[in-house]
Amino acid sequence: MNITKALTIAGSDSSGGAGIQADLKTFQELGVYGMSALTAATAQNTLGVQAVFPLTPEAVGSQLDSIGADLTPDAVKTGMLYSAEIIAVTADRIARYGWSKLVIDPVMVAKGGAPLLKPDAVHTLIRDLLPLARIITPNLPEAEMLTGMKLLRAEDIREAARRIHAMGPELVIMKGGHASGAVARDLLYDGAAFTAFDGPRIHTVHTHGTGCTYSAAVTAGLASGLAVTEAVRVAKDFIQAAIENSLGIGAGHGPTNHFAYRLKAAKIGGDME
Ligand SMILES: Nc1ncnc2c1ncn2[C@@H]1O[C@H](COP(=O)(O)OP(=O)(O)O)[C@@H](O)[C@H]1O
Ligand SMILES: Cc1ncc(COP(=O)(O)OP(=O)(O)O)c(N)n1
Repeated sequence: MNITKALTIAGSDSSGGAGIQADLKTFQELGVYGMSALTAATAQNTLGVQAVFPLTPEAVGSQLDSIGADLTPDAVKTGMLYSAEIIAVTADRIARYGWSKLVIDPVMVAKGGAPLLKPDAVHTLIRDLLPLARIITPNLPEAEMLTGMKLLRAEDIREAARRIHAMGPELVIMKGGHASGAVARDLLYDGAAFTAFDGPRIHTVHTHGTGCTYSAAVTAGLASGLAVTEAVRVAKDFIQAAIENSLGIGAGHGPTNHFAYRLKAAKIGGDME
């Protein structure tokens, strides 16, 4: 049997909706064997982030060495990396082991406002990690941090995509969750053309972990050998189903529903009733 494997290098979310937990659930739902290297433990729930406990760079490097010595991931994603030192060791190992199908979710701030990346680490992220990326998936505030631009109009978003592309990633996906309007539009830029991926915007507070889940689904698609546009289409369908059928747990911003895509597919296939 040929097992497709994906690795996430990210923080733990104790509430299970974002971070490494969201990534592993998404990999599993899409039929991909999930592996993880932990960068930090967060004490977190649907009300916010109460504490962050970063691991040492040595602990992160050691986990990546264990995976590199034995298991070859078909694709890799990064999420919360927290510090310049963790970014540096992550970039070093990604280059050393030749993990070329790399999706970077440049996690900076949780939706509740808690910092998940130290401000002085943005420069290291741009210098060391972005040149290694196949795909980067910034949300609009992250794209503003990376470019120093204010993204007010559609043309600003396209210009930011061009500038982020010039930092090294082969492809940029500007996620539209933080915009307004009836359509949640994600814009893929390949250095020449833009492709829009649209879905109806759902009016809900239960969007905790949407970016992690979406980038994990893109990573699972790449690991499985899908073409980029097909991987992005699957990821958009996955996150749309996950938001539309959110679980409604917790008193604040609840998690999305990682089962929903599979259940929908099964229902379409006629197996559910
Ligand atoms: N309310 C919503 N309705 C539909 N899609 C959404 C909504 N919020 C986010 N998305 C989608 O979820 C994915 C993650 O986007 P976003 O929320 O911007 O990322 P992040 O969690 O990193 O801030 C994107 O595909 C985006 O279009
Ligand atoms: C441990 C951890 N990693 C990443 C995030 C951010 O998740 P994201 O999907 O970008 O969106 P929100 O959770 O902020 O809605 C996190 N919260 N925790």
